[in-house]
Amino acid sequence: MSLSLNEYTRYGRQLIVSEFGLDSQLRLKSSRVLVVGAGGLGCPALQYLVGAGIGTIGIVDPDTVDVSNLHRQILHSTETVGMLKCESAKQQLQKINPLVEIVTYPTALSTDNSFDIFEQYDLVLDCTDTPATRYLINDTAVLLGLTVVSGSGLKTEGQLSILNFDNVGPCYRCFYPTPPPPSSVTACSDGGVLGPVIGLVGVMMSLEAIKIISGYYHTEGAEFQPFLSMYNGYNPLQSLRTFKMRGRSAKCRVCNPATREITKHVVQNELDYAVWCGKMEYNVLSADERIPVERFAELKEPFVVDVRAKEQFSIVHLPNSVNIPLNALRRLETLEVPKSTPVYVICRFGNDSQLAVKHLKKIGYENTVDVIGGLNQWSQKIDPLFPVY
Ligand SMILES: Nc1ncnc2c1ncn2[C@@H]1O[C@H](COP(=O)(O)OP(=O)(O)OP(=O)(O)O)[C@@H](O)[C@H]1O
Repeated sequence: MSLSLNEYTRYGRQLIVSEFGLDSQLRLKSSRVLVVGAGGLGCPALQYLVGAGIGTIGIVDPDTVDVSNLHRQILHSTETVGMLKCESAKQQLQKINPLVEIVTYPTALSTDNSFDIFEQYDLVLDCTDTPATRYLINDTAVLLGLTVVSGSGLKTEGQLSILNFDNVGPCYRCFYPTPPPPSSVTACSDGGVLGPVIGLVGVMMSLEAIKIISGYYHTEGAEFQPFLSMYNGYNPLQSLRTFKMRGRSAKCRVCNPATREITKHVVQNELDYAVWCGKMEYNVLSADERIPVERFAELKEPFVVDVRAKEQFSIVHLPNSVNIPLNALRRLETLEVPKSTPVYVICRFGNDSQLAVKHLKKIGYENTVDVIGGLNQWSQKIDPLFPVY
């Protein structure tokens, strides 16, 4: 394989970097990289991978662009709101570098398709945001011998690591053999995230991908060591701390052949990752413990407990509502009103409010109901000017 004159010009500034050079560029050109998730991590990672001249890039994402994505998902734009993210990303990426072949998969990665898709690539970037997908990506990649560059971010912090490096490094299950409790997992849509923070992690992921593909970790003095980098952008010193991690777990259920229980057959036929990672216990109330938003709107001065985070409450809330975030509420033995008071619990989508009702009933507030669909329904059916956070 060689480079065309156009490619020499296009990649000239990186070709002359002594640590990189022509050989690395040719390796990028002949490589196939899969990016799962074209969101906050995937967009910046894709932008730099395409700019750098990866031969073929696959993008998996079933989602469409939402206006609330645009502060961080930099390949999408106001004009592409509503479009499939992988198509919106492809459109922008081809403008950056038409020499890269881009293959899109507008579908959720699942146990039905993960092997068929992964088999066509040399390296995977995990740019998704749920534990269930992280385990699926890990298991599929390990069983196919693929390295995974893994990133995550929330609020002002981000993390980066490389999993199953060269099929000998530790995998996600070596570090996290069991998933975290669902109640401890916060999504960007709940906890928020600063665009540049997640963007930085995505950019770092693209650099790691370039280092892996170009063979950097096989050069003398640069032998791969498992690591976890933790970035915190919101402190005076912009800290990036990198910890060396231990190697493969002797008990790993997927990457250690001696203790392997998870095979391709198990992934495809026996595992339900969403169930294993624990769906939240929603839909836990009976019909008489819930109230439709239209009936709630007719009440005169109800006592309303809003269980969203205080940051969300401080942006916008219903008049007369008091804020007790769900985690704080779950520690309470009583409210500052008599136990006979009718209590109406509201949240953003009507999920956390159900868990709050369960707790309030347990501590003696029998007349407690949740507002079905929460503030989202309030905005859709009662007050269209009410923004939902
Ligand atoms: N199983 C999956 N297969 C493919 N893509 C996935 C899968 N799970 C998540 N994703 C994608 O990963 C991306 C993660 O992006 P990001 O964390 O920035 O959040 P988001 O889902 O776009 O937005 P928000 O959390 O604000 O609603 C999303 O585009 C999402 O659709």
